[in-house]
Amino acid sequence: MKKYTLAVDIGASSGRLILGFLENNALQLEEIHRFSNNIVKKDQHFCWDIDKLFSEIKKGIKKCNDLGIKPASIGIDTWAVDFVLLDEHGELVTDAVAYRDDRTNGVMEEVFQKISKERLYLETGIQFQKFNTIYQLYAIKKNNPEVLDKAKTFLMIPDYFNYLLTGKAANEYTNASSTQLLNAFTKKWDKELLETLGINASIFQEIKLPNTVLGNLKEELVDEFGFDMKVVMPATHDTGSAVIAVPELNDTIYISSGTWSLIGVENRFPICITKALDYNFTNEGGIDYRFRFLKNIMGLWMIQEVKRNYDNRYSFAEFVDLAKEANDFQAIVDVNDDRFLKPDNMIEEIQKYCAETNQNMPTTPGEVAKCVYDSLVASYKGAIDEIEEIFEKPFPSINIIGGGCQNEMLNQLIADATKKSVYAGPIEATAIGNIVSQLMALEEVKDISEARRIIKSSFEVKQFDARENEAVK
Ligand SMILES: Nc1ncnc2c1ncn2[C@@H]1O[C@H](COP(=O)(O)OP(=O)(O)OP(=O)(O)O)[C@@H](O)[C@H]1O
Ligand SMILES: C[C@H](O)[C@H](O)[C@@H](O)C(=O)CO
Ligand SMILES: [Mg+2]
Repeated sequence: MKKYTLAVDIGASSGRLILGFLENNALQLEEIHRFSNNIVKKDQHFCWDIDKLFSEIKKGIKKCNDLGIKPASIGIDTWAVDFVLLDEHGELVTDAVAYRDDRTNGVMEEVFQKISKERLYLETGIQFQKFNTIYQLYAIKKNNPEVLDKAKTFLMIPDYFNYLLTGKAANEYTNASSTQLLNAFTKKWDKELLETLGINASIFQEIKLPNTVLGNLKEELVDEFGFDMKVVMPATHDTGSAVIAVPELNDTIYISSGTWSLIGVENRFPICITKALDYNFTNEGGIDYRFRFLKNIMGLWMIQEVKRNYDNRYSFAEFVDLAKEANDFQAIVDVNDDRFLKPDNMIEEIQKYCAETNQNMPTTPGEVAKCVYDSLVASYKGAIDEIEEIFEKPFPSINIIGGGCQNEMLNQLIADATKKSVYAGPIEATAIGNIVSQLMALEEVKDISEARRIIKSSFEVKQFDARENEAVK
């Protein structure tokens, strides 16, 4: 009898519900539901449409029942750092404000007046992104203290969906680590840090490890769906689940390629040394208390915005073809410049940057796309050089996972620039990591080693090697 698990993977640009089951010791996937996700303006802030997202989750669950499939479990993962606050009645006291909102502008620097950047990194090991949860909460404390006064429960986005499904409030470890409020060594909420910031530690919930069964569905949802299932907490930070699904991790660098490009390695301990701080690497929590030593690179968000600026006239695949036709165009932007985090018009922002740096101006869709891809490659190469400097050794290969691994031009450019073997796949790595976490929680798969063996034998990986005489950027 097939035991189905249902992964809900919601990224910053799209969400999907994917059934996973073992058959002949291979992992099979069946996509049940896919939907778009995007930021909406609400009360002068950029927010996620959290009600729409939960309705899409319910729609996908009902599709399973329509197919005669009753999954044994469900697991939800999403992007990091963002959260909601609930009052004493379990009602929302905040919108799900998005990390790209400008409410945290300048807040990181204010926090450094309370605790030094060095001390904060030594304790948490988390990269300095101005939108980290710590700065979002500090902004609320500063601008809307009454909201924090009413708050009784802090839930990150996947935690909130789990609460809606089960009525249980808990914070999952991998996503909690992205807040920059979790101590990298105790793996607990850093109460001393919270006290320093004047944030009430009691709103934070018990930290649950990934592969934990949180509970079953609330009765009214069993009636609504027509069946019950266990609600498992996988690595609820999407990149935490994605890294579980990297087919080969020995001496390989991964790039989780989607809205963001998360480039890094899996490590057994946090690296909080000055060089890691200076290069702004992070030590996000992983499965089995491993660490995701990585850094955020602006990612394919840039081409998503370019696509939107062209009124979605071109598909992602067409942008790749157009970029190939613009092969002679050369201009590089610093993709990690804050100006690209949420510009009004990405194309114009790229053009302004090129003008300011006396470079060729991209004017056609192909030239803009080529500039984005070349600029991402340059940033990847820089990050890889930094990783090899910190680890004092070369990494011979790169494994690209996520939707971006379908961009074969980008894969080839990365191989050319780094002179390393590039392995592309699996595309739905996040959902796969989510599924194997559920299978481990259900004791269908013994441990992460067995999970990775199954993943490696179940999914195709394409190899790209450097072409001779290609310029190393
Ligand atoms: N056929 C394709 N050819 C080239 N690139 C593609 C193709 N399909 C998707 N992509 C790239 O994959 C990206 C989306 O990746 P993915 O679906 O992993 O992101 P996500 O899960 O929605 O977001 P997040 O990174 O927040 O998880 C798109 O922005 C696009 O650039
Ligand atoms: C906002 C975060 O940096 C982002 O979610 C990143 O952690 C990620 O995982 C993107 O999928
Ligand atoms: Mg994703």
